[in-house]
Amino acid sequence: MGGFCGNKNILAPKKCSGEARHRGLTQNSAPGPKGADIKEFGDSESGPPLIPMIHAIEAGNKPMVAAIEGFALGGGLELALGCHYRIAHSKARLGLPEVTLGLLPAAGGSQRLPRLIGVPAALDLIITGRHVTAAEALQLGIVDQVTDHHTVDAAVKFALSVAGRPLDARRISSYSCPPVSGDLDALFEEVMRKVRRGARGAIAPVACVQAVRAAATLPYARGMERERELMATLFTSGQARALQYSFFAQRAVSRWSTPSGARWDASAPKPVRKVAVIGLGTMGRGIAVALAQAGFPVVSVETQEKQLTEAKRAVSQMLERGAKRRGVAAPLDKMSYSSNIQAVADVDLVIEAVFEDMGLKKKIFQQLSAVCKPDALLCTNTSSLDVDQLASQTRNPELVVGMHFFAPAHVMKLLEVVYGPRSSPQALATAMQLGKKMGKVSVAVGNCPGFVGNRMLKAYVEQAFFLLEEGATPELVDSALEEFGFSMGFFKVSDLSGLDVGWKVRKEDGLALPGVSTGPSARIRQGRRYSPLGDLLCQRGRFGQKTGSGWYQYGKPGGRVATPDPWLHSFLEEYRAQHGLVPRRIDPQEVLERCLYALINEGFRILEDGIAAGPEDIDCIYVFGYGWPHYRGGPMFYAAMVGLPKVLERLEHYYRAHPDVPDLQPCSLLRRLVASGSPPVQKWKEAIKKLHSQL
Ligand SMILES: CC/C=C\C=C\CC(=O)SCCNC(=O)CCNC(=O)[C@H](O)C(C)(C)COP(=O)(O)OP(=O)(O)OC[C@H]1O[C@@H](n2cnc3c(N)ncnc32)[C@H](O)[C@@H]1OP(=O)(O)O
Repeated sequence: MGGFCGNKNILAPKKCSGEARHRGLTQNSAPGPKGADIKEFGDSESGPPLIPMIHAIEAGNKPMVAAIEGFALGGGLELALGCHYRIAHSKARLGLPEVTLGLLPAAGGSQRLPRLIGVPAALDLIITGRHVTAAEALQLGIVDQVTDHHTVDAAVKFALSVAGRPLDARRISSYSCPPVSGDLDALFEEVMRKVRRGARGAIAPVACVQAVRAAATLPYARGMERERELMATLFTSGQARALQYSFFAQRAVSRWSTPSGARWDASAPKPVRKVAVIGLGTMGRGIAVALAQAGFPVVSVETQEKQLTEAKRAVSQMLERGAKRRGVAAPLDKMSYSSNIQAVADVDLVIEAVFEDMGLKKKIFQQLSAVCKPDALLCTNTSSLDVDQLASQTRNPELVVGMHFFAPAHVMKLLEVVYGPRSSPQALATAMQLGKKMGKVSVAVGNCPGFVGNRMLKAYVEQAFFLLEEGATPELVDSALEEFGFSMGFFKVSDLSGLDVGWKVRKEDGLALPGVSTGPSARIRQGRRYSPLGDLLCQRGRFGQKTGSGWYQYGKPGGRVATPDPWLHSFLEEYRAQHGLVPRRIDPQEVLERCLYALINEGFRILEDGIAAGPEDIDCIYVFGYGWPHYRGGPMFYAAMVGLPKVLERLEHYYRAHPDVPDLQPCSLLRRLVASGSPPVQKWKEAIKKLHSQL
């Protein structure tokens, strides 16, 4: 963004520099077009004061015209709002995304935008942080003109044309907010209720509403004071640090590397023009929709005619709904269907999404290897099965990778791209790029049971079961996790996805055994403590919401409202008595520490094994795939915030109390990081490399 005044003096766009800490609100550096340099938010160095500069621009006697090209985000837009006029190129994007970084627009943005475009529209932009196109900005009244030509030339021309006109009516800080239809207090109460519900503990959206309320109810100068006070609380909270870490973590994971030395910048992806999806169950449908929405022609293969007919209808509906939401045409023409696997002969990449059955998947990979072009990439959407075994069924195992989508696949942002020892760097690069084009946060992970996300989850789930055995209820465990920021606790999620899913896996793994026995060995499987509670519920037909009961009761099959179940409480009491378990009072802190530290400990093992390249990879997986609260950065960031010595100490404590639970035994990488002075999370990758080289 550049600014021009009527006498052609240029207000040069400044390179981002300087501090953006709270006290920097009156001492901020000038932001670049993408807003403030997020990396500098923690620095102590100070730069040119932004707020006084914006005030000086606005108070000036010469018309100041902002020429907006590319992005005008955050401080960039706030600067433009200080100008008397704004002209945007038609391809420009504008927004106040501070909330996504745990902040609010604190260089007057929360005070000027509502005065300019009205409270409801400003609330929408400030609370969501969404970017708008130049056309929408014009419609909202944020910009005065949109041009398809050279924006700077247009701004100069415009400035000359308005030179000499009075500017009082162009100074936004002197405006009152346009009146709202209806009661202002009622509007803010309603918005605040919605925001608190959706924010689930995030403080920035709430502060954004409070700041806009100040704009609507206070004179400008007092509104600015309120903006500054609110920003001070945000800046000193850990949430802003977590969200800013997450911003860079998302970008870091796209620069993938593998232990064998393959790297993103040395591996060119293959062109992908057409894709096939095999299997049109829930996952296959979502994947096909996400591909078509990303503009890829997709051939979907489903051998069961009835399923195929149903899937065609469902996929079309999903595409139409999505298109309506986004205001675009439904990409129905991208989809074709077949019941014959021969239909994939001309595609560049296949995503197999049939049932989690190794025998079936192996057969399909043999068929694909025979039918597809020799250089076609063959991907499996398995969530747990061994990608190498599938690769070994094909002519070109180097062209096989896992693409683990999360349900619903057209909605969830996460994609784990699983490489095996034989996957070529090019295959990995191609799947990573495809994921990016589908709008996913794609994370490259090594092949091991459960990959990264589900491998860590196992340790967390196990603790949740053990806590029930020791005296907790599903309600106690869930409320501790929900209080932490998860949208649903483990037991509610389990009821939603179906208890039978995990039961099937445990049966295949030889863990869930028929019949119940008592005595000390009843709860030991494969040499370690095991809780059969989930299996016992399944044996009674309690699969969760779909059967009307699971860890909670739902009134009827398909019911959605979880209520505590007295039957379950008596069942737990009987179970404990049968197994000689004396229930004790468990507090929410223990629930969090046991569930989360066990999961984090497994995260350290994953880093130690080189299955994930760095803590950022694990954190993105948990934030974008497993509902970890975004404002807590992810499990590894959280561990660093809690302090590695404390995590280690608590794990040691719980392992002493439960020596039959290996997941609670602190991992050697955690010990070594603590011994090396607990470096900040951004330095772990380096530290791990160094520790590995010392072995
Ligand atoms: C001095 C304080 C005064 C006022 C305070 C104002 C508050 C703010 O301004 S807060 C910042 C508001 N701005 C943003 O939130 C924008 C963040 N950036 C983005 O959303 C995107 O980068 C994008 C602008 C939409 C462009 O997206 P894309 O084209 O996909 O590029 P990226 O890969 O995201 O980015 C390229 C490269 O730039 C780095 N980067 C982008 N924005 C910033 C930023 N604001 N600060 C620091 N670095 C930024 C990004 O990390 C990438 O770098 P890599 O090294 O390649 O990772």
